[in-house]
Amino acid sequence: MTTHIKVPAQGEKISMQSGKLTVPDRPIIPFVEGDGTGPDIWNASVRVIDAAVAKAYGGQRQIEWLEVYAGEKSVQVYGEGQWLPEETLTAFREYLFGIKGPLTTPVGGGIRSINVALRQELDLYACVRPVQYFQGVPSPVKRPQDVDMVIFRENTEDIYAGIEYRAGTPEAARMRDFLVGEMGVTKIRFPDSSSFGVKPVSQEGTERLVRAAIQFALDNGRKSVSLVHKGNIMKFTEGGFRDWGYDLAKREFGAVEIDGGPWCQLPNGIVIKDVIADNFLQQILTRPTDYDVIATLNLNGDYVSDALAAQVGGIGIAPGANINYVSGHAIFEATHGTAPKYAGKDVINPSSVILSGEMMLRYMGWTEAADLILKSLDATIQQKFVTYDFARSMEGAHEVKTSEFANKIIENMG
Ligand SMILES: NC(=O)C1=CN([C@@H]2O[C@H](COP(=O)(O)OP(=O)(O)OC[C@H]3O[C@@H](n4cnc5c(N)ncnc54)[C@H](OP(=O)(O)O)[C@@H]3O)[C@@H](O)[C@H]2O)C=CC1
Ligand SMILES: O=C(O)CCC(=O)C(=O)O
Ligand SMILES: [Mg+2]
Repeated sequence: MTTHIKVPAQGEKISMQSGKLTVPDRPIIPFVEGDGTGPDIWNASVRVIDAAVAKAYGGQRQIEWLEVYAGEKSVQVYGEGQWLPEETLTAFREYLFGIKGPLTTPVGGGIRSINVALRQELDLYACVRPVQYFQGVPSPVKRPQDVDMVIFRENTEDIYAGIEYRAGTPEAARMRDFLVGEMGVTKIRFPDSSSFGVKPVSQEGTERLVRAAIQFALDNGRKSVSLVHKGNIMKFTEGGFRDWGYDLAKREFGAVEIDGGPWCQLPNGIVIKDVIADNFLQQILTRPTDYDVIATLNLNGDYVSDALAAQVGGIGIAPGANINYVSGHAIFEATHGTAPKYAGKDVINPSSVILSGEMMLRYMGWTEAADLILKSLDATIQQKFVTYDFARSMEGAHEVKTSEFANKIIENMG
């Protein structure tokens, strides 16, 4: 395959040895611009990230960006059918870190999600999505400041494995025959016109995700870890997630049961508890202070991410990271999608990717630059310079374009 990637002349790779990251002063970091509003957002975000690094380290540190391709731009560059070229995967593998804009996934037919494929190919098993409130952001709830949670969403299993058979195909007929004929299943209501999906959830997959969530809670002085599941209905998949999660907390972290179980507590007081997903979705509205670190399965995590983001102002300000804590691989990306109706209009809110960059800098240990982003984003919102999404429900807002919002954040770095 032709090489379309132009590696910067300067810069070095980030690496990980014995669980410890080594970050050079000029790390090469691959990025994917993204589809739809991706270019608007990326062009604003990269300026903010670079400005924060320049300001914090006075030229001693600098990111060397390496453009890699996925999605629609990849098809333009590499040709038909090349949605996720091998050299993009190779770059993410080699350079350890990456950051990306959103990529389009068609509904029903067409290609399967490139976003999900990247997570699976690189085994980025934890999707980490912090949800915090920035003072002044308009919110649909009365006390958005009560929401301070970090979602750990399992990122490689569940129905996102993409094991599905479309109704009317020979594969669906074989699945039906296997289930009805060999497994004795009698509860498929309309067997001949059903599509089938398979939901793999494993002990290993659950344990590595819950381990990451508990470790995060320990490292960051959090109060509790809640296992969110629908184990009353899906007993062995979602129920398995809950049981394996509790077992791991006891076995590896010394948790002991409280009040007769199954809730338990770590020696330092962190509570490990569980909640059924539908109840959780109402309780995050009625009593958000009961929740802190959340560990959940892939689909629940997807729903919960957008729901919680809405409580603190919307998915325009919802960052995230896909991480493998063992290999060190990480791809940072917003929670939201391509928002195609705003593509090329320079109006969309870039905060989610800016804050994903902030997460990346913090993970690299470049905390001064990360802090600068948080401080100046906060100041910009308090000055009421905001994009359309916040402006539409903020009194006295100065509505600015995506690029102008980035300029204001950079100005506020001083
Ligand atoms: N990781 C990824 O790359 C993801 C990709 N996708 C893909 O994106 C495509 C579109 O998905 P869709 O379901 O429409 O969801 P989107 O998240 O793209 O957009 C839904 C709505 O959310 C609001 N929104 C999204 N991003 C922003 C932002 N940066 N600033 C302000 N508001 C924002 C807009 O609301 P309003 O209309 O009120 O202004 C928008 O219409 C699909 O192909 C989907 O598969 C989806 C999620 C994640
Ligand atoms: O891959 C997609 O298109 C959607 C993914 C998604 O919604 C998410 O990861 O939150
Ligand atoms: Mg989603």
